[in-house]
Amino acid sequence: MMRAGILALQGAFAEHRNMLERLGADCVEIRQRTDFHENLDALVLPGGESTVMRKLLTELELLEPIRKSIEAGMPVMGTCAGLILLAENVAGGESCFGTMPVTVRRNAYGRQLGSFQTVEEMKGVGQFPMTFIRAPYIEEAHDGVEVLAVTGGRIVAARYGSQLGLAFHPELTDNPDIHRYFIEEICRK
Ligand SMILES: NC(=O)CC[C@H](N)C(=O)O
Repeated sequence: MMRAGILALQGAFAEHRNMLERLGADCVEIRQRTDFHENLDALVLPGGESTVMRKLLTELELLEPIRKSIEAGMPVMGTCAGLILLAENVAGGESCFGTMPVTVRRNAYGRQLGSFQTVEEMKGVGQFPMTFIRAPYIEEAHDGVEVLAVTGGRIVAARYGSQLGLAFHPELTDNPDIHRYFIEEICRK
């Protein structure tokens, strides 16, 4: 059985847990340094507030061990704030793990469009209901990054090897297709 670690310092981690458990994965919530160990098969970085998560990751001395594991190939899915944590460059902000060669822009849709929903095609997944909440988008995807979904001309899903970054929140829908894609296409390959 797959064992996934879910960063549970803040944000929408419980919803990821529910979704992964529905798909048969075993989940461990990562709240402190000792929760993060090498026998995890995958990692999920939830939505929430990236500046708060970054601060806590640093204080709890989780930042470097997680960065090293991602660099060593541990499959990771980052949603919304989680995508910001993965990005190499954060326009107008600081990077955290910096393992995914993309530039993201935070709170990128302006106040009027702070939150919205749309249905869009995602490569490898199909039509998917995307929920955006004060979301970032990927402004630039560098070499080796595969763009998986675009909405309104903006990149909202991308993959770089075993790293999956999403600007929206698949865990807040009832649709498990992206979590299934992560397990089957990224974790099992
Ligand atoms: N829903 C979210 O995860 C929002 C992300 C948040 N705006 C940030 O910058 O971290």
